[in-house]
Amino acid sequence: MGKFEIQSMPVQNTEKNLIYHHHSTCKKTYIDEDQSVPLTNGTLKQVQKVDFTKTNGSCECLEEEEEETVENIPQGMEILTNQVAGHTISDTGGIAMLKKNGLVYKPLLKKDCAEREVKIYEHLETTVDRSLIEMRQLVPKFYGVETLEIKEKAIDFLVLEDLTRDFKEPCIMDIKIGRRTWDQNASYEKIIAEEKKYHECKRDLGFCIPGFQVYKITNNQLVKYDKEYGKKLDKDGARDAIKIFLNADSHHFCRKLLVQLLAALWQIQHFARNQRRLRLYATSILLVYDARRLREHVEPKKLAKQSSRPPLTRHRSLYRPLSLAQLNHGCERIPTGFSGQLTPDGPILKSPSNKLVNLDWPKVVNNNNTWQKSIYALKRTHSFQNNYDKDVQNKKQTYTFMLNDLCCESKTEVWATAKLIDFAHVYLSDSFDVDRNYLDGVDNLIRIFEDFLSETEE
Ligand SMILES: Nc1ncnc2c1ncn2[C@@H]1O[C@H](COP(=O)(O)OP(=O)(O)OP(=O)(O)O)[C@@H](O)[C@H]1O
Ligand SMILES: O=P(O)(O)O[C@@H]1[C@H](O)[C@H](O)[C@@H](OP(=O)(O)O)[C@H](OP(=O)(O)O)[C@H]1O
Repeated sequence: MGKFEIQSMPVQNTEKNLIYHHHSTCKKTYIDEDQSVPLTNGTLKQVQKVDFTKTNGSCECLEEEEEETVENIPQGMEILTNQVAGHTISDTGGIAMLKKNGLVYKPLLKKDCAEREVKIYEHLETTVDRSLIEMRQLVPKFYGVETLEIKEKAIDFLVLEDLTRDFKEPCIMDIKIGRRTWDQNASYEKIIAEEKKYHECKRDLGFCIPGFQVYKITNNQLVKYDKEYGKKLDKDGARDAIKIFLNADSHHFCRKLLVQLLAALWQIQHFARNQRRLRLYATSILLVYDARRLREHVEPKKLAKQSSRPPLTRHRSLYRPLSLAQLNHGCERIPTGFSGQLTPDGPILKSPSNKLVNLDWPKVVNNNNTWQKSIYALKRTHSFQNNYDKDVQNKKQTYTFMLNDLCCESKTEVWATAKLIDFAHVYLSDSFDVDRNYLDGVDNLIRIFEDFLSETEE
């Protein structure tokens, strides 16, 4: 199913060399840009051309040209081509996730799932429970349910804020949380089916990765990894997949990126440790960041040296229940409140009176010091003499991006975050216990990110 899954994914690719990865063949599927067709009008032209030389001939099941139509997409709407996981058009008989004006539209096709999910979003709006009020900040903004006419049928859609709406090159990873991904009303068949999927990853980490996409900063390629890829991952594989997602397979970890994602994940962890009202089965954390912004922070100069210091070792999460107000406070460029220093006792948060801390690694130049700046520029000119063309090329690219950003309405300072999505199997609980199934997965995910962050320590 994995390889066909790829074939049937909606593809609207404006990038060169879109690549799909799937693990049923354990090979890359390279798709020629010319073969993908714009799909905003609702017509899906399935990708058919595969370069078998690059896949070692392993994609034996890929089909010849085939067309599938997603009919009657309402005026002004587009298929959500950035969907990385979840039900696909082939699962739903042609009804896709859609987007319009910074909003995403998720079709509510299964009655029970739909009722539960809508109920959660509605409940969050009116709740007086402290931890659920906290949860409200951790989910996409909810814009109600809208009925659209698709294939002459009235279909209800959940309308949510598009978490990637401001991103030029959206990198998105769907992480499904929990060892147990079936709810108390699941049939025997459903339990068996769920238990078989993503088995090792769920068993060892308490989460799994049903899909992700990444814009590689090395070559601007969009690479997609589907659920069949995710199903083959064990705990080391999952860690490597996250590295790939962070563009850290080809570059050193970007501290700014990690800090932003961790700031959001720590808030989720705080919520998961405190909430007693919900049983969160099969929900996802959606990690998102803009590769365009990542590029600004991984300049070649800064990649030249890696810390020789061994990473900090520890056995539990570095998170301490510090006040979220503190975590959110501050006037630094990335408003996470993180000071930039990680110690075995936890992340150090800065007090509002502290000076601005540049989270870049290594710290090359103090921007306020003109003299130092000139020295830096001189050194740069000298040391980059042999790389002059590359340097100019990089500068050009930077300026193009800057221009793009200037033309964009608002350049938000936070270009990476994590949010909770997919509440189709969430129930209100009477037991008032911590949801260990959920918290364990969150803790393990955070531990991986904290390990990555400690690798960036000097
Ligand atoms: N608010 C959002 N902003 C941007 N993308 C989103 C948003 N919500 C969902 N998506 C995209 O759609 C995908 C599927 O979403 P979701 O998990 O809610 O669907 P689903 O069909 O219920 O999934 P599943 O089959 O796992 O139950 C996500 O992986 C993500 O790529
Ligand atoms: O990762 P996969 O292989 O896509 O597995 C699917 C995933 O677990 C979905 O969350 C689930 O939808 P629900 O949330 O609706 O249960 C779907 O069940 P389904 O096959 O019953 O639709 C599964 O097939």
